Amino acid sequence: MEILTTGEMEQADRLAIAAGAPGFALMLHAGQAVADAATDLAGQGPILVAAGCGNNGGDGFVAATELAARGHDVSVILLCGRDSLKGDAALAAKGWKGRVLPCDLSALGSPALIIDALFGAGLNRPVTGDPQAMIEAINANGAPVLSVDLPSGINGTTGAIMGVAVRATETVTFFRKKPAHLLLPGRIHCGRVRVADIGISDVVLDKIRPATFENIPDYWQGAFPVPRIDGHKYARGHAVIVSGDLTSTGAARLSARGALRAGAGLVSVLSPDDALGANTASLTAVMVRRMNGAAGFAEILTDRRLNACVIGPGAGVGEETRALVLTALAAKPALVLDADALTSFADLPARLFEAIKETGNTDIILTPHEGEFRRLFSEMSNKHPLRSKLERVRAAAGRSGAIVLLKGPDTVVASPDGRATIAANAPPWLATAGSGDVLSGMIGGLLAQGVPAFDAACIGVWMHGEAGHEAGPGLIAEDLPEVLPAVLRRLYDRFGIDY
Ligand SMILES: NC(=O)C1=CN([C@@H]2O[C@H](COP(=O)(O)OP(=O)(O)OC[C@H]3O[C@@H](n4cnc5c(N)ncnc54)[C@H](OP(=O)(O)O)[C@@H]3O)[C@@H](O)[C@H]2O)[C@@H](O)CC1
Ligand SMILES: [K+]
Repeated sequence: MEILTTGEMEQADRLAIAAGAPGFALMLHAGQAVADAATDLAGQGPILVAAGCGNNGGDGFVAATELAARGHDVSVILLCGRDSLKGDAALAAKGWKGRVLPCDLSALGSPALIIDALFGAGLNRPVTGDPQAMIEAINANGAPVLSVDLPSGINGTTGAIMGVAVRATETVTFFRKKPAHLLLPGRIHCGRVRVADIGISDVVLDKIRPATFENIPDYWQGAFPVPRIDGHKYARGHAVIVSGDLTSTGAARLSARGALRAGAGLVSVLSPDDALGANTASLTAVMVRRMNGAAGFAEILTDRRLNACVIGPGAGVGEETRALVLTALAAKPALVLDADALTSFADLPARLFEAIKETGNTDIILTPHEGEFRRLFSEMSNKHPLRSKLERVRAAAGRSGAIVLLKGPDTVVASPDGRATIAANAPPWLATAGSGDVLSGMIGGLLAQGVPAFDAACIGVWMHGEAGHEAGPGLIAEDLPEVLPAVLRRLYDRFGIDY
């Protein structure tokens, strides 16, 4: 599903109006959708609408009018004088025949539901003064809150809190989600998110050409790899995972198991001499192969059947790992660079990015967490602290020439071609030692099966989040590969694939 910035949403609005849908009709639909959600939340209790001075407030007036017509006890507080309302908002306020209470905090009372219609897409500066006091009072009131379009105080495009923001129980937005419904902290303030149809045709998307999508199976169904009945394990690729030395071999093994469970036909751990014993003693279906430094690695990679490679988990930071990365880049298998492979270039990012661009290989994925991202892309994180995660990751993909996957509760995957996805399905207990190692392996396993890098990254992130739910609280990284069959079975069912 497409995600629209507030600017793109305005464009959708203009295109719909140009195609014959009156602007006020859109507002009427929006207000009705809010009224429907409010009825579900408030039961028969009294409802308070806190309205702002723009069209978000206009939606609030339409909802108030509709709810009163349905027999609810409704009151409205308005941030400004009724006379100062303009356009559709003024029209919507005319339809409201009840009293409008002044912006007085004591007027909030003890309603069964507060409808937050203070600010939506038009929020353009930090919230201070009376609106700030109103938002704080709404949050302190204790009643459930239904936000119209966005929780007031949240920037729709970045998800940032502009000083202070409503904490909603539910948010009703229109036509498509905005980045703030998925990116933190916005998502936390939204509560449940409902997307309402307000009469804008999907045809407008042909003109807007959005490049951001929610990371859900519908988005990548076409790229999802399904083993063929007439296939064999060699047709499903051979992923290789580079192991660290004797002191750190577990990360590569976690990664390897993730690759195997994600469907790679064969998986090998490439092990330095000193770690051969540890690796062979604890692996069965995953093969182990001796690898002596970058020269040995280069020789192994001359076998083109080894078509996907993961470097980073437990690899160690320094010149040796840099050499392994540059060797893999030169050999051009599909490549995941994670953890220490990224940190090894923290002081020399340009060297990594140039090497990536020189290969012409488009199947390269960098999978940093926030700390690794900051080290590798210091110019993107530190000079623009107010840039959204989405914008930062897009800029990083453009700068590096690789797919960049920035992990977190709102993992963003971006491609140098501008496409990006945001995932919202990761449970908090997924943030645990070794979890990222399994993710890099799962993506390596998908790459081995020939899935294009951007899709492999998106599928890996989504399945990793689902595996987190499947394993549940108390999860440790070892659980993740073991619950992948259940996740895959549900996906097969969802896609209607026979098994
Ligand atoms: N697009 C669509 O398809 C549809 C859009 N719809 C609805 O319209 C909403 C967007 O409406 P909008 O553009 O009028 O902006 P909105 O959020 O009401 O805020 C603007 C007002 O807030 C003020 N203001 C801003 N920041 C402030 C601050 N920090 N502190 C104080 N004041 C501040 C600003 O004041 P000004 O900058 O003029 O001083 C202005 O008065 C959208 O979210 C959706 O609900 C639907 O009806 C259906 C179709
Ligand atoms: K709002």
